Amino acid sequence: MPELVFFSGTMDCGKSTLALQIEHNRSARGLVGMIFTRNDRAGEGKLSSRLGLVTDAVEVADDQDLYAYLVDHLSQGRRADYVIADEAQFLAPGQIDQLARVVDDLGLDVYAFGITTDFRSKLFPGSQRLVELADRIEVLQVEALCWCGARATHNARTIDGEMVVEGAQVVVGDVNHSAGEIGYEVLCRRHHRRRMTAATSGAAALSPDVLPVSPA
Ligand SMILES: Nc1ncnc2c1ncn2[C@@H]1O[C@H](COP(=O)(O)OP(=O)(O)O)[C@@H](O)[C@H]1O
Ligand SMILES: Cc1cn([C@H]2C[C@H](O)[C@@H](COP(=O)(O)O)O2)c(=O)[nH]c1=O
Repeated sequence: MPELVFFSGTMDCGKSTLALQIEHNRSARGLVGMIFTRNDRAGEGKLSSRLGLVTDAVEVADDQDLYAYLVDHLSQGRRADYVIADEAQFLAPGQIDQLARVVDDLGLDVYAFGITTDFRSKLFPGSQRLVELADRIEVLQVEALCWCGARATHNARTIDGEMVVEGAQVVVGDVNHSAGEIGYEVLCRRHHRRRMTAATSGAAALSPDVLPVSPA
């Protein structure tokens, strides 16, 4: 049975890398993927991983109908055996419904990759719809870590290392960024709630906020 799968996690946990691996393994067996993305850091029409891999992708526009796009593509005699949608948090809820229809009516697997919550720990509308509609939600195995050593579950937006809580929901950026730029840092819930980033905590080894890294 074809599926809509939502691979979710924090920023920097390997979602785009996994998307590229899925694409690589399927293309090695002669399958052809339709790859959608939106607002990738590498630029328009790109799906990129921090490991340095990048591939071309279809840049999704605001009001683009993804189901109609695939029907049109297939009706022209072109192939698509499965679909990858990276940065799926930036898709509109209606576009997630269209991806579900691709699974149900066209019989294609759809693999969507994205962060679930924004810098205020609120669901992105596209991610909310994925949670509502996905056949399966997969949390990535390689966990990103908070500065304290705990599993990172939240995305913080920072300016000069300080966590900010006001601003637009969508601001493209990275965990590696220059001074003065808007950046991001992944944190555990405890430190996201306390607005304690690596910089503001001083990442002090003896701080009571440093958790032991447990093997489990
Ligand atoms: N120099 C490196 N050596 C090994 N692994 C790295 C390196 N740089 C990044 N990574 C891995 O890549 C992951 C980020 O991958 P990426 O696919 O770009 O993440 P996401 O799409 O979830 O933001 C990091 O969590 C880390 O596991
Ligand atoms: C938390 C948060 C993130 N973003 C942006 C920042 C990046 O451009 C992407 C996430 O990309 P990644 O491949 O998962 O690292 O989302 C945003 O616009 N708003 C936010 O609140």
